[in-house]
Amino acid sequence: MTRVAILGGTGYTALELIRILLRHPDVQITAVTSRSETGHIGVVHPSLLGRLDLKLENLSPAQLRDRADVVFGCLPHVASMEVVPQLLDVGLKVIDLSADYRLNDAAVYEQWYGHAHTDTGRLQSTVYGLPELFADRIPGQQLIANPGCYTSTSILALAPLLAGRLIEPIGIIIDAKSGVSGAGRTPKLNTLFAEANENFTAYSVGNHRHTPEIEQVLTTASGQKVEVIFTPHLVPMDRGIFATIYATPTKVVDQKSLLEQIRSFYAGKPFVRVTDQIPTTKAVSGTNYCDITARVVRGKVVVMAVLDNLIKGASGVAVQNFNLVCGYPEETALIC
Ligand SMILES: NC(=O)C1=CN([C@@H]2O[C@H](COP(=O)(O)OP(=O)(O)OC[C@H]3O[C@@H](n4cnc5c(N)ncnc54)[C@H](OP(=O)(O)O)[C@@H]3O)[C@@H](O)[C@H]2O)C=CC1
Ligand SMILES: CC(=O)N[C@@H](CCC(=O)OP(=O)(O)O)C(=O)O
Repeated sequence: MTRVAILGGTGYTALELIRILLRHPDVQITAVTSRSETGHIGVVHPSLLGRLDLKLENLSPAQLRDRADVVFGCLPHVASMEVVPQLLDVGLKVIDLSADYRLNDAAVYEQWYGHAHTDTGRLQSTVYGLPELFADRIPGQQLIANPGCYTSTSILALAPLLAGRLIEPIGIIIDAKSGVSGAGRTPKLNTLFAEANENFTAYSVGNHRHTPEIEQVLTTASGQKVEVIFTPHLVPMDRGIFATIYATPTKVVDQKSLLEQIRSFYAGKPFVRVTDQIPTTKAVSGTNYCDITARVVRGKVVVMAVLDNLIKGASGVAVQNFNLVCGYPEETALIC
């Protein structure tokens, strides 16, 4: 049995993690932290009533070490890198859901996040936790950088075609849309009901912080410099991401050869489904699946991918990483 603590327990990703981990036969959730709440977890998250008998607590790294073996960090970026080094120093394993350890260059982090990184020594060595690409590097790691939600959608869609040299690595256009839970539970102006409901808009055009993350991982995975234009949109749905991606083929391709390449790339990977039909966010809602398809339109390649931002885009892949780190079967607790 592995004892697990969750930081940022009042948030959305923490709630989804708890739901998944309650199904895990080898996990005991021993602590859930919060700075703002001290009540029973079932008061903050009523869906957990009768399912987890814990109070939210504000615990120090030493207290967490006494209670847990592995910590899931569900904190915002910047806040995360303030606590992760202390957790590692006391010997805990950490799956960090924030963006703080995903980029391997401190200058790039500062440029896109507007904040100097305070734990630069770990950036080069931390493994990026996208198991479909890096499963062999994850087992036994002490710290895993869990990927972003738009990034997983985009990377999973593009990696097979770049690996097969079927598309040009420069000038890829990623048009992505996210449900509102992607912005977290912490209140913000653009996620108020009257702002988000019946509304649809792009944001962070040309400067969204997932741009360097997508480029870094695809460049590493494909061995060629990748450049993307990434434009996110907020859609009035609770959850789900749909990415429509446009790329220039390197040679004449058809739909059949694109789908064959994506299918063979993900052979044996349990959480990527390559579909003939156009994917939908509803088909993956509440699941750890990423569904992908591709088309050729007027000589361009169009790839479409969907996932649930809170599951495959955050807490589901975090449990996939946890399973690999701890030596449990990768799918444990994730098929439902
Ligand atoms: N939502 C999503 O779809 C995805 C989120 N992520 C990432 O996962 C992490 C958690 O996201 P999510 O659960 O959505 O966020 P939420 O806003 O829902 O929850 C974050 C929690 O962190 C705590 N917190 C907030 N600020 C601080 C701070 N300065 N110091 C310490 N604790 C703080 C809060 O709890 P309290 O006030 O009780 O302490 C809050 O409930 C973020 O880094 C996010 O970017 C990654 C992929 C997808
Ligand atoms: C809809 C929405 O606001 N989405 C978030 C991305 C969520 C995510 O993956 O954030 P991290 O990279 O911090 O983990 C955003 O655009 O900032």
